[in-house]
Amino acid sequence: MDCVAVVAVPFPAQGHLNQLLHLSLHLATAGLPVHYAAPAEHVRQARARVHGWDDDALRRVTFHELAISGYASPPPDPAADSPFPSHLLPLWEAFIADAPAAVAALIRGVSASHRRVVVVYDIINAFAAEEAARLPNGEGFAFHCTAASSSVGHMDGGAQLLRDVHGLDYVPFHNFVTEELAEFMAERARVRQTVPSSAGMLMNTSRPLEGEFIDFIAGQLAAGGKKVFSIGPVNPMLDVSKLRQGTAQPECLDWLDMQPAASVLYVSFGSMSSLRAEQIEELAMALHGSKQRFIWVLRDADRGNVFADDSRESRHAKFLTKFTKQIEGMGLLITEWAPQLEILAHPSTAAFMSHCGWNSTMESMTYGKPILAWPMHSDQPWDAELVCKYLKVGFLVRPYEKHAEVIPAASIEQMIEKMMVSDEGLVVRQRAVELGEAVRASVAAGGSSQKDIEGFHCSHHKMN
Ligand SMILES: O=c1ccn([C@@H]2O[C@H](COP(=O)(O)OP(=O)(O)O[C@H]3O[C@H](CO)[C@@H](O)[C@H](O)[C@H]3O)[C@@H](O)[C@H]2O)c(=O)[nH]1
Repeated sequence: MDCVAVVAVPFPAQGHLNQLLHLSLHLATAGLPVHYAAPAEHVRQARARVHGWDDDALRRVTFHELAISGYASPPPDPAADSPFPSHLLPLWEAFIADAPAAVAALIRGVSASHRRVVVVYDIINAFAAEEAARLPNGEGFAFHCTAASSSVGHMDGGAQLLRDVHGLDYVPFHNFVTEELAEFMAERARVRQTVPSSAGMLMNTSRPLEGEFIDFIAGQLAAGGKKVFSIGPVNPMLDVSKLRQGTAQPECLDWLDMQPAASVLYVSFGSMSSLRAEQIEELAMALHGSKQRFIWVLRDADRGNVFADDSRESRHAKFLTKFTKQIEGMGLLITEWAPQLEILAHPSTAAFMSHCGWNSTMESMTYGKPILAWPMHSDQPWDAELVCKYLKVGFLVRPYEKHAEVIPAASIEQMIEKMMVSDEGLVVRQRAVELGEAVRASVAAGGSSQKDIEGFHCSHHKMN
């Protein structure tokens, strides 16, 4: 009988699938048997889009396809009143209804052939903690996919720490999603059960970014006998000079190779946001007008099933042709999935205009790139606050409160210039470089995140 096995149960959305896949790959390459379980199309999506790992690492993880009912997978509506991607709810409803039985069967099987089973589940998936708690030889760890500080605000004394001690503008997450989503989280996903049912929490954050907030959460959870491990960034540490040696690389990386050091602005809004047509026009004018080099990833939010047949021409196709002609080598417009990790790790990249999803934020901090923050929904307004006001490695392009307005090209251009050419921008860029060094050191030998991942590992080996 094998000793300890890990079962990872992500939530089906790119920003969540991605983090638990990175963690699974770290644990599997360290020698643990790791199982990763998601609906079939989400297993395929996570594998197809992962960056920074080779096929050999992927072969070490055992993938399981969870059977869930069919669900509607409509395209997003960029003109909707709320910027929250409500078109994903049919998938999430189907997942939360059907995944519990499929996960229960999987972990019972793993439990029968191992001394212990550790279920690491997305913090939204309270059901996985409950299933793990039913095993005679298992336990569940909640995986916290967002900033530690994003959870501090709703803990006892947390809002005071953020507001009174640090002068940060803490507004609960519910203000930045739809009522429908808030109800889904509370009633069907039952996220309030997630920590009480767990043995503790793993957080994708790092002490140089959020040390005091990590301590705050650890203190609160210790009172209930729960352990906290802060193990981020889970994204791999890339050395672009050694990547893809001798192999073909995407065109945008060839282009980056030809640009001067720290001269390119990278622009992307993650996998769950869509810009209105008028906003796309203004952003294009700003990028063109700023005379700065740039890579802009122009995509709409994912559908529930990213492989669903979509025979309609992308609404960005015509724009791609027109704009590419206009910019004549000063920039690149990408409408496909872009190799974001490699772009951020590249020495030609200077800064990131981002919606501040937590993956993008951590990836940018990892590689010492400051952020022009343009939060769209969910935890992103908080991440923008953390980056701009607490860490002081970014400027706010537009506060969430203005989400219904089209931000004119002139205001965007002003912010681009502030970051790319002003003295104030230089200070922020330098601070981001230093923070990046500290973040990378936290996952190197002897670093705080490295010690926590070893602590997590050892706490289970001792149970044999
Ligand atoms: O062309 C692309 C577009 C995105 N990415 C990657 O996709 C991920 C996107 O994740 P994130 O930046 O967190 O944005 P979202 O996709 O919007 O993530 C959702 O999930 C996050 C984690 O819970 C939350 O913080 C966000 O608010 C929520 O919208 C990142 O790893 C990017 O590197 C690419 O590699 N290429």
